[in-house]
Amino acid sequence: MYLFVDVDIRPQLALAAKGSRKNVNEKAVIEARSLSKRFGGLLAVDGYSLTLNSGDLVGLIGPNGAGKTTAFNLLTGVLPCSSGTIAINGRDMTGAAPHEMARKGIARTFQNIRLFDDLSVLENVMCGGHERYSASTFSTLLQLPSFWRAEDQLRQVSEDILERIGLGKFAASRAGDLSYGDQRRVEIGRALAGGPKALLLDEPAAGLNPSETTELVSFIREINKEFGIAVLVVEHDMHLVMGLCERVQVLNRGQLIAEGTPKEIQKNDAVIEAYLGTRRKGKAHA
Ligand SMILES: Nc1ncnc2c1ncn2[C@@H]1O[C@H](COP(=O)(O)OP(=O)(O)OP(=O)(O)O)[C@@H](O)[C@H]1O
Repeated sequence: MYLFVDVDIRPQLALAAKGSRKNVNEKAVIEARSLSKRFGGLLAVDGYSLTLNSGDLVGLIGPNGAGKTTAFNLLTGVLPCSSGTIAINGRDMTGAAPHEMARKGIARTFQNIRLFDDLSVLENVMCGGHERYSASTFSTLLQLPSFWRAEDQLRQVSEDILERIGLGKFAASRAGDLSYGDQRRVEIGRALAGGPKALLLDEPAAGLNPSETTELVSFIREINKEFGIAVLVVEHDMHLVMGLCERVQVLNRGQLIAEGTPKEIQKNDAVIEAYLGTRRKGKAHA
């Protein structure tokens, strides 16, 4: 009988126990254990685990098709896992939807920048904080004082974020008029407005030129240190990850083949083999 149960509904069943603190690491912002994802006959992610503590700066790399995006989507609730568990701050969130993960403090950015081009930079950042600074539906509909108080608070927080990320001068500018690099910062600023505990960045350097990429590296490092937010970066650009992250995970064919400091990863045989095939000469690159 059990054999006929679709593998993807088990996390939904596990939701019944959502909120339970049994057997979970309460220190970790994200504690993912043995996550797997099956697409038909393909095991795209096979037993992936991650412990992301407050203040961590972790990179997830791997060759094409290794399962990075799938793992990222499992962590953010975009895809349900076929097996495994995910806890956020000690609470079991296995099977939770993206908005529930966001409510628990998991913010993400997308490979393709998704800003509202015709809104101002400030309005875009404010969009990220509406869940956090919102009045009741009743107050909002009637535009009661509590609605305006929440709106003012959100505006102040968003202005403060823009100052702290060096974009204060663009607050009133149309978002679509900014350079690609600055738009990427606005996107991260918008994620910060939700007051996240962890920020998951999906290929943040995609589409950036080398100087924008260099600036982005310093920017992510500042966000991590200044806001004390745990950061996970999924990235094709291995040089970016090696220069930015304190800890690096490497996926290959869905499996975690290595985890360690950039130095350890660079000389790891399994990693070199995964990137270069059987040849072990030269430098690994994404
Ligand atoms: N929705 C899907 N349905 C079927 N197969 C999928 C689906 N999404 C991903 N895959 C497959 O799962 C495997 C892992 O894909 P994934 O996109 O996670 O890898 P990746 O490491 O992010 O790759 P890349 O670096 O090329 O973006 C690939 O073989 C891919 O074809």
